[in-house]
Amino acid sequence: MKKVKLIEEKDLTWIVLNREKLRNAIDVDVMDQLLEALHLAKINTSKAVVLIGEGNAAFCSGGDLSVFHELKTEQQALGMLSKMQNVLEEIFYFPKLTVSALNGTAVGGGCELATSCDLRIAAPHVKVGFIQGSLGITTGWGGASMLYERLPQPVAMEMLMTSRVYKADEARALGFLQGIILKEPFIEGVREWLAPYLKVENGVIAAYKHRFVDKVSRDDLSTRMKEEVALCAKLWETDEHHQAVDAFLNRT
Ligand SMILES: CCCC(=O)SCCNC(=O)CCNC(=O)[C@H](O)C(C)(C)COP(=O)(O)OP(=O)(O)OC[C@H]1O[C@@H](n2cnc3c(N)ncnc32)[C@H](O)[C@@H]1OP(=O)(O)O
Repeated sequence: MKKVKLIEEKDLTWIVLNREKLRNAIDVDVMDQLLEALHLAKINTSKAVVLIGEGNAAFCSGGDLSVFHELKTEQQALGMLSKMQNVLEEIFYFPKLTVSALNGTAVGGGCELATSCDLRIAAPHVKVGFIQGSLGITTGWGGASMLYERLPQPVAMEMLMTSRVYKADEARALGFLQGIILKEPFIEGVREWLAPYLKVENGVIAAYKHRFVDKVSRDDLSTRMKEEVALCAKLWETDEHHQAVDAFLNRT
C-alpha cells in the first residue's frame, strides 16, 4: 500500500498521508512519495493542492520516531533532515495554491509540513504544536525559517520557543490557521471553504502565487533552512534528545 495517496480531481489535487496507525508519521518512503505526488500535481490541470492525513486523529505526527530513532549521530540526522527540507521547499515554491487541511493533530514536523503550505485550515478538535523543543531539538526540516515568513516574528517566536500545543481556535487567533472547518464530513467542508479560490482561472492563481514567492529569494530561504537543519542535526545527537524519544517510544 502506498504511504502517500494522490487523488486528482478537476480543480483540486489531494495528497494524502496514508499511515493512520502511526498518526501519519513521515519516514523516508513518505518523503520520496511526497516528491513524486508533487511532481504529478504540478503537471496536471488542477488549481490547488490539498495536503491531508488519513483518519481524523492526526494530520501528521512529524518524523517517524520508530525508524529515525536509529539515527544517532549529527551526520546521520543531517541526511534525513535535509531530504525533508527539500520537500518543504518544493511545497513553499509550488506554482499552485497549496493548503494543509488538518483533519487531526499536527505536531513537530507535522507543523513544519503544514507551515510550508500557503494556507492552513483545521477541524475544531485539532491541536497544533511545534513540540520539537520538548524533545531537546529544534525544527529540523526548515519549518522555523518558513514560519518567520508566514507569521509576525513575536507570534512565530512564541510558537517555536514555548513548544506549546494550541487548540484550533487559539491557533486561528494567532494567525497560524486561516479557517476552522465546522461542516462534516471534513472533506466536504474543505471543498466548500476553498470554493471561492477555485472560481478563478489557473493563470490567476499562478500569477498571484508567483508575486508572493518572488519576494522570498529561494537562495536566501534555502540557506536559512540549511542552517536551521544543521543546528537541529547537532542537537539530534545529544542525550537529552535520545532520552526524550526513548521516553515516548517506551511509554506504557
Ligand atoms: C524528525 C523531525 C522532527 C519531529 O517531527 S520531532 C516530533 C516527533 N513527533 C512526536 O514526538 C509526536 C509523537 N506522537 C504523539 O505525540 C501522539 O502520538 C499524537 C500525534 C499526539 C497522537 O496521539 P494519539 O492519537 O493518542 O495516538 P498515540 O499516541 O496512541 O499513537 C498511535 C500510534 O502511533 C505511534 N506514533 C505516533 N506518533 C508517532 C511518530 N511520530 N513516530 C512513530 N510512531 C508514532 C504511537 O507510538 C502509537 O503506536 P502503537 O499503537 O502504540 O504501536
